Amino acid sequence: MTPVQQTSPAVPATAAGTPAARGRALTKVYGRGDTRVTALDAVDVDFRHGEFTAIMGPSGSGKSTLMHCMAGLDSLTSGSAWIGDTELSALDDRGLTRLRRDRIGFVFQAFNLLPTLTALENITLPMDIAGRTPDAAWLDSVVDAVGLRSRLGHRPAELSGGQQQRVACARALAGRPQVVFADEPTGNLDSRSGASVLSFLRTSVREMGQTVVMVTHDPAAASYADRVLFLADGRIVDEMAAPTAERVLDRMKAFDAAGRIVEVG
Ligand SMILES: Nc1ncnc2c1ncn2[C@@H]1O[C@H](COP(=O)(O)OP(=O)(O)OP(=O)(O)O)[C@@H](O)[C@H]1O
Repeated sequence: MTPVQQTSPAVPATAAGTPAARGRALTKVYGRGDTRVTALDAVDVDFRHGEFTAIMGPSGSGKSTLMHCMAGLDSLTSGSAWIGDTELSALDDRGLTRLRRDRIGFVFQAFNLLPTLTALENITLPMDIAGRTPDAAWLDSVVDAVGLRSRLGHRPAELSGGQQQRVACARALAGRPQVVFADEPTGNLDSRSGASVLSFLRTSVREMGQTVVMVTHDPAAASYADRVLFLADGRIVDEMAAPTAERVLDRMKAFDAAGRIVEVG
């Protein structure tokens, strides 16, 4: 992967001190009566600028719900979520659409590229829709960091899965969003392609000042992050700084098959 040239970080000067995103008493209840599920149970969370956070936990622990509520893709039952200093519940549908388009980058497990567009056209599509002109120097450093300079004219079908996901990552970063939310970005990739996508996400944080929040089931993927938050039963039950795959795996073993916390040792 080509080293990136130093570019001014994505953190706006006025935002120093304010987390890139934060949630307070985040609560999400699905269904009612017998089918009632508390997917998020009064979660408080901060995502600091220039930090790479992985969210882990057993199936059904609330990882996707947390990400969707923080990214304005799903509404909360109660509590508040902010992107920078914008509270999501204060926005109407149009405001939310604009916030997602202009201030958040998304990377999903299924790469979600448009098949008829080239890699470069896919990368700049959100900005084209928004009528924004890409910052040429920034776009250049994103394309170099993602290692796709020679593939920019190719359509998704002419790219490997790993290359397609790197296009999706470049698309997420091209507009210099305040936060990138990645939901299982390596779920469809072999380990080598996954490693190149994760290296890129880490580079975007370390060298480009981006803020990345990633849901993953994979301890090796989580080890690329600066910290790991562990969810169980809709609550954050633990946090690990400077994770290694081994320590994350050990921590995950402390959840029983039903996803609840068990004593280890
Ligand atoms: N639309 C929905 N309607 C009803 N219940 C839902 C809905 N979405 C999620 N849930 C429930 O909320 C809980 C949390 O789900 P969520 O998808 O956030 O978990 P997760 O940790 O992302 O799981 P996984 O690792 O399996 O993707 C689960 O019990 C799930 O069944």
